[in-house]
Amino acid sequence: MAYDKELAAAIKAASLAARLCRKVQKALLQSDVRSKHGRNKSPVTVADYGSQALVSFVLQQEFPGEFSLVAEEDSIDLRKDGGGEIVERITKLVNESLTSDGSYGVSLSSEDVLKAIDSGKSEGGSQGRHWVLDPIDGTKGFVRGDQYAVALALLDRGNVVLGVLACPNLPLTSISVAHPHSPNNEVGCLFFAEVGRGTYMQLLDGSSTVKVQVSAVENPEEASFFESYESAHSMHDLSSLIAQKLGVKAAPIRMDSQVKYGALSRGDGAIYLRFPRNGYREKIWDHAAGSIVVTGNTYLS
Ligand SMILES: Nc1ncnc2c1ncn2[C@@H]1O[C@H](COP(=O)(O)O)[C@@H](OP(=O)(O)O)[C@H]1O
Ligand SMILES: [Mg+2]
Ligand SMILES: [Mg+2]
Ligand SMILES: [Mg+2]
Repeated sequence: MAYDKELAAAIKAASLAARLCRKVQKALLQSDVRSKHGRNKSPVTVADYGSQALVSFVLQQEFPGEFSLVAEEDSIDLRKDGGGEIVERITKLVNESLTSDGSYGVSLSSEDVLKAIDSGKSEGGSQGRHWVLDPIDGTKGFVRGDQYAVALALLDRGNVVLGVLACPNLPLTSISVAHPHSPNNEVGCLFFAEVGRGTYMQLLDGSSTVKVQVSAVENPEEASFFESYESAHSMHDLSSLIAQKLGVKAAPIRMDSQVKYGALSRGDGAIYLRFPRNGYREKIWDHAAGSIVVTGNTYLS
């Protein structure tokens, strides 16, 4: 189909990035967490930067010459005084990931890594093709040791045509309301969807691919719903009011990041409610990959 090469590259890039994130989350040090510049400070870690550098590098290797990437992070804070040590840590992480993969046979300098991060500055738009990346969606969840996703999508003439969601902490089997983090459940899933081809889930190592389906539940009384873990991102009181009016009986399942879209795509729940607070403007990287993962089966014959 039309985007096979792009899909394969996106899965490769997101899987590599997810491995880097896993490693960092395991060894998370408080000093790896920085506050972003600007008024609305949000956390950012070496893994957000490392993931963005890796995905950007892999995509540029696979598609030299025709590259546009709209991504969340930039190198402004890293280039400030005192950023050198953290850049070195990111560079080391990126090179370790590239070495473990073995495909490219290169070692990046710190400047290469900063440039790779900054190649995500495209404005996107409704013409041509643009990659859309959230290198770690749910950084607050990542720092807490909870859910997060590497979210990568491709826009073609303004439409999302493929999406990959790597979810390193999502259990392979359904998250139920009663056991959202069942300790015996193996974790680490990757969802992918290509327009016209449906949505699939596999393990992070690329094995055990299965087609997934959204929930068939139509009666709100039998439905459960997802919302942000963070009440600053979505008004919990409003969603519970709406859920109540819809007749939903189940308690909300609160999870960080686009992992919610992955869980929805395989029918773990039936509804996702999100009510950002006044004045917040949603970013395309927070929804592009997740949206096609959920709707991937919609137009199949
Ligand atoms: N005030 C706010 N309202 C809504 N979303 C917000 C927000 N502040 C941050 N976010 C976004 O919410 C994303 C996480 O989604 P969720 O709420 O589903 O866990 C964050 O992605 P990052 O973690 O990539 O920055 C961030 O972009
Ligand atoms: Mg962020
Ligand atoms: Mg995000
Ligand atoms: Mg992010």
